[in-house]
Amino acid sequence: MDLKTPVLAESAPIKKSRLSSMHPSLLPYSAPPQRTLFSTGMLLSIPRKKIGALDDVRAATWLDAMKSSSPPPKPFSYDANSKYDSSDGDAAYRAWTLNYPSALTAFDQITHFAKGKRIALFLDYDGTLSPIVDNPDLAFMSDDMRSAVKDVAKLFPTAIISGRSRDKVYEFVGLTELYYAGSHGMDIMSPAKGSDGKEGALFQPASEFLPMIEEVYTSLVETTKEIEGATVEDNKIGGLLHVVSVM
Ligand SMILES: O=P(O)(O)OC[C@H]1O[C@H](O[C@H]2O[C@H](CO)[C@@H](O)[C@H](O)[C@H]2O)[C@H](O)[C@@H](O)[C@@H]1O
Repeated sequence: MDLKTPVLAESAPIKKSRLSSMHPSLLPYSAPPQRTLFSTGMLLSIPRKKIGALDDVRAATWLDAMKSSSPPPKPFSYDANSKYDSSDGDAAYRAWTLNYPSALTAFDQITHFAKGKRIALFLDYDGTLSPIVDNPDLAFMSDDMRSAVKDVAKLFPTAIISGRSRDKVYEFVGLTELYYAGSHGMDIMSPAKGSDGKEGALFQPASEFLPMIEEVYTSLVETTKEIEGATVEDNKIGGLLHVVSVM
């Protein structure tokens, strides 16, 4: 695959009832029995080096940092008669918001902390810049929102981070002056340089895994064809991560 080709995302829905019969290589990660991340057979063996790379990620406090800066899962009860008590989740969420207040309720506090600091703005796309809609292909942002993002990007470096493919987010937003991080940060592009709109610099930390991803993806497409109602869009890294995490 050409590294200039965007690394693509989107999830492929898979019926849970079908999961038990899926190839082990497509099931959620668990400690590898031997020296492989995925089991042998249909797909491929991953040498110890790759497992080491994942261990490095865990050991390097990235995951802890990401977890601590993300809101705690908030339990929801959909059943009015349920005995489930969500107060623990509410308390955890309230405690978390003390460290990570909403800009809407703590604007003065945030401007105070921001004094003398360089500021960058990181935005989500779905549900933040666009409304949540049933069809992900129709999650358009409004012209007003586009104009607001354009204005703020004149003041601060501004990035959009998404689980979607970088291409898809760019297609929706269309502003060349932003950073775009698609596929959960695996495919990052800096703002286009110059007035010709030439593509900005790319940072694709997973590029060394592309041959392996390509191979797994091909198998994924084949497997998904057998699953009722499932579709695989033109995606690679994000699609793979989504399917693994959905299961
Ligand atoms: O990483 P994010 O930018 O937060 O992306 C999360 C997912 O966003 C999209 O799905 C969500 O928005 C859709 C359109 O409104 C909605 O139909 C879906 O229910 C939401 O989950 C996108 O389609 C996913 O690939 C992203 O993972």
